[in-house]
Amino acid sequence: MEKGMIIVLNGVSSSGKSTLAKEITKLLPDFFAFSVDDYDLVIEKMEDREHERLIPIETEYFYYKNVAMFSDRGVNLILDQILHDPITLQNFYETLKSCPILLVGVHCPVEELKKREVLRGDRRIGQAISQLSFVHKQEIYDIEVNTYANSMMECAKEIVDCLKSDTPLIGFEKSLEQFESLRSSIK
Ligand SMILES: Nc1ncnc2c1ncn2[C@@H]1O[C@H](COP(=O)(O)OP(=O)(O)OP(=O)(O)O)[C@@H](O)[C@H]1O
Repeated sequence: MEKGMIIVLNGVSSSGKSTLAKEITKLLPDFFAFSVDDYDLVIEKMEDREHERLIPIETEYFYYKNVAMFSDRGVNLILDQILHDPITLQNFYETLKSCPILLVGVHCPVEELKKREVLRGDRRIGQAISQLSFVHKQEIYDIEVNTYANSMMECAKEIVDCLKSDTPLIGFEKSLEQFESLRSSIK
């Protein structure tokens, strides 16, 4: 069976990933949006966070295993997530190594991130800016979009055009090589 394609939207909080994922499904109805935030709601229900009764394994570990399971059965996904620390990166690369991936960088200017954060009211103020110190620093993308300069539909079209073009998808492989060489230089 052919593996399902995975479109990975990587960007800081409020950059517009969830909104963009929904927009892409309008153009690609055989793709399903699978957000790490939604997956974390399942984990949250299992835990008792108030009393710190927690599953002692990071959520992303289980999330990427689930993603690989969908892809193995031919289901196409759009991931809305943040590659925000070395452990997440390790889980991401190790688990999805054998899946077809389109790696997308989702960008938004700092001033707009600040505005969106205030308007939505459900994120810590300053969260997006603090994530910028790590996010996008080590990835090599197949395509990058700007959700401020362009409308969501324009961004979605750019991504779909890239997916449908003959250009080989090398973002994940190149990013993985970079990640591994960084890791071996630290050891
Ligand atoms: N192009 C846009 N212009 C203005 N506001 C936008 C735009 N895209 C998204 N927003 C708003 O910004 C907020 C964050 O959008 P969204 O949830 O898509 O971001 P996200 O990157 O998935 O964030 P998080 O990682 O925190 O879940 C929402 O309130 C959304 O309505």
